[in-house]
Amino acid sequence: MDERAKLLGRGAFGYVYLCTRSDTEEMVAVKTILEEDTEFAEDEVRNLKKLQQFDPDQNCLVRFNRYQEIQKNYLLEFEKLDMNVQDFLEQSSRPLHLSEIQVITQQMLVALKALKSIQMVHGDIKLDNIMWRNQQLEPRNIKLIDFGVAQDVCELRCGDILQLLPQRAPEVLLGLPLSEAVDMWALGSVIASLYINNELYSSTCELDGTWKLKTECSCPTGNISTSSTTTRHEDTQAFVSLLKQILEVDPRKRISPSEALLHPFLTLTNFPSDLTEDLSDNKAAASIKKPSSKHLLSADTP
Ligand SMILES: Nc1ncnc2c1ncn2[C@@H]1O[C@H](COP(=O)(O)OP(=O)(O)OP(=O)(O)O)[C@@H](O)[C@H]1O
Repeated sequence: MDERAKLLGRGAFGYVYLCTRSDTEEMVAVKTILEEDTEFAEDEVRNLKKLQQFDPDQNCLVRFNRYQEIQKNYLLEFEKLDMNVQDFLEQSSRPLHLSEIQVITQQMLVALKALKSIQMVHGDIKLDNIMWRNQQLEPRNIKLIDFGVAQDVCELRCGDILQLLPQRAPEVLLGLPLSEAVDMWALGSVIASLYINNELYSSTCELDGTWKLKTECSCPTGNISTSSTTTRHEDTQAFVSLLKQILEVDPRKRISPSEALLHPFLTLTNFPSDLTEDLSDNKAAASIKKPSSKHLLSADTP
């Protein structure tokens, strides 16, 4: 690989570089995983090979081309994507519209449906792992990346620790049996945070945070609001209705990706909230690094 290759991103396990294939001249993203993390690289390759049975574009999954092992260092080649949602929020300094959240939700449900069909758990659904292929030109084309900690459901054991704390499902926290439903919880946490533009909680107590997440999203009227004076439109109500079914504490009752794809929120074409939302007023709430509890709760939250 060219030593001057541009760095596209970095994570706990690897650096991702922009490279040009010598045979096709195609720009690709190459994730390098060094020797000390060989085990993770092997797991990721194993998972990515399983996913090659899917059409990556139809299933909202990053396209994995091939890999190379050089003295226990791994190079994994992917289609080049554009920007992850976390970086977009930081760079654009504006909250996402509900219509944009709808697209992300829909695309990620398609990806989770594919994973569920082969009993695979992603285990690390978060804003950094959701990427646009081309944010400007193809805002509706979104892909799930990073299968480094993905596992088959049958490999999961009670007490396994998966997911970062803000996205961690209650059954993980409680050491209960685990299933693909943990990814649905994580997606719920992600889209809720996009809506309120905050981490849902900043508690250091795991269960306290999960309790807050649940209560904030399950108040009887579904009154998550960005402002106490905001009129709640049908689109907001539909969003909250779906969110409540995703953030169902009991994983056996939690909505599945296929069921969620049929939810009315995903068929909406009009978004009055997008038009009436005063985004400039919301800018204060847009700082995703500075949670503000006033944007989490409505007055009638229990
Ligand atoms: N195909 C791609 N095209 C462009 N950029 C990418 C691509 N894949 C990953 N990236 C960038 O690199 C970052 C890290 O990638 P990835 O999540 O695969 O690494 P990781 O080491 O497994 O990360 P983590 O710390 O989340 O486990 C991503 O958040 C993204 O910004």
